[in-house]
Amino acid sequence: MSPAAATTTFVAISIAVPNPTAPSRGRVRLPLGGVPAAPRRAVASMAVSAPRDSSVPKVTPEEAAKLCDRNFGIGADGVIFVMPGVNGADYTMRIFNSDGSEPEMCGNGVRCFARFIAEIENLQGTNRFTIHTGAGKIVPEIQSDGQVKVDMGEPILSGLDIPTKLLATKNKAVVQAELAVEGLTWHVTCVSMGNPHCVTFGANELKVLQVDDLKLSEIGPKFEHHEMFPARTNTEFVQVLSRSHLKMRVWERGAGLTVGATLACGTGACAVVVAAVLEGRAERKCVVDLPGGPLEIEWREDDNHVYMTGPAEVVFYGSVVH
Ligand SMILES: N[C@H](CCC[C@H](N)C(=O)O)C(=O)O
Repeated sequence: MSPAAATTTFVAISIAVPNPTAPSRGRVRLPLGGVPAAPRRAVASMAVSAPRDSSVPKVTPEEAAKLCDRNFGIGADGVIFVMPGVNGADYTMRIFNSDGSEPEMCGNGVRCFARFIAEIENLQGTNRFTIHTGAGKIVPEIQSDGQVKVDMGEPILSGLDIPTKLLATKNKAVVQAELAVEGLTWHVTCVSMGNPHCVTFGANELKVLQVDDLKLSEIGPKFEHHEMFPARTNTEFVQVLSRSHLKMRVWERGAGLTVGATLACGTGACAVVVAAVLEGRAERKCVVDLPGGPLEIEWREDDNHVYMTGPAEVVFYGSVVH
């Protein structure tokens, strides 16, 4: 390692992983040059970087993409940066997707962020943090049972702010609009949780989705890069199991082409419940099943905020030479 090389400590934290194994303790050193990766246990994971004194990310988007590589890196859906707070917040969060793009927000990631702060920073007793993000102030709180509950703020429904070029269909929102993809006319409801989401429960020619039958790697990119989404989009495909139980799969913006379909998407699960309520398919409080595990989502009527509750487990500690 050249004397000028820097070392950044990373912690891989996994989300929505049932029965996580005990974290690998000890330090793993991964030159970014692409050597066989360290043993990984995370299934759907976010690497979280330190130290917290830097007001800019510690690695470039290109280096973050290498870190996300499941063969020659740590293996993650994204890299999250813990930085000093601004605008009165305790901390600032930034994230790079596995393709190096920078989204406004990450729901699963903010649970990992809270776990990182609570455990690595050893903040005894502090379990609620205000975090400045591209989606505004987000507030995670670690519950007594270890689950992380996050106030994800208000959903954004105006097409211009999502953004989408699809026209409003219901009270200035884009609800069950028609979108032609791969020869089918899909019905889509668009929601932003700071980042754009296109939620569909089916198409004219596919009234009830069986989400496990979908070939996401084929259809996902067609939605992600559709001309109706100038900033691309995350896309959620949803099955209604009951009025309080939904099942979804997601093709994530900025992740699909590098890691394939991710196993969980926190902002996506929030967008799904908002869309289901707008379409009259579900109550405001639902369990959302994702391949990586369930999340509890509530879109509260009194403050119009969406609340997400789910797990976040530390799976290993490491440092990266770059
Ligand atoms: N791919 C997303 C960012 C990560 C969101 C997802 N991992 C979550 O848990 O919310 C985007 O580009 O908007």
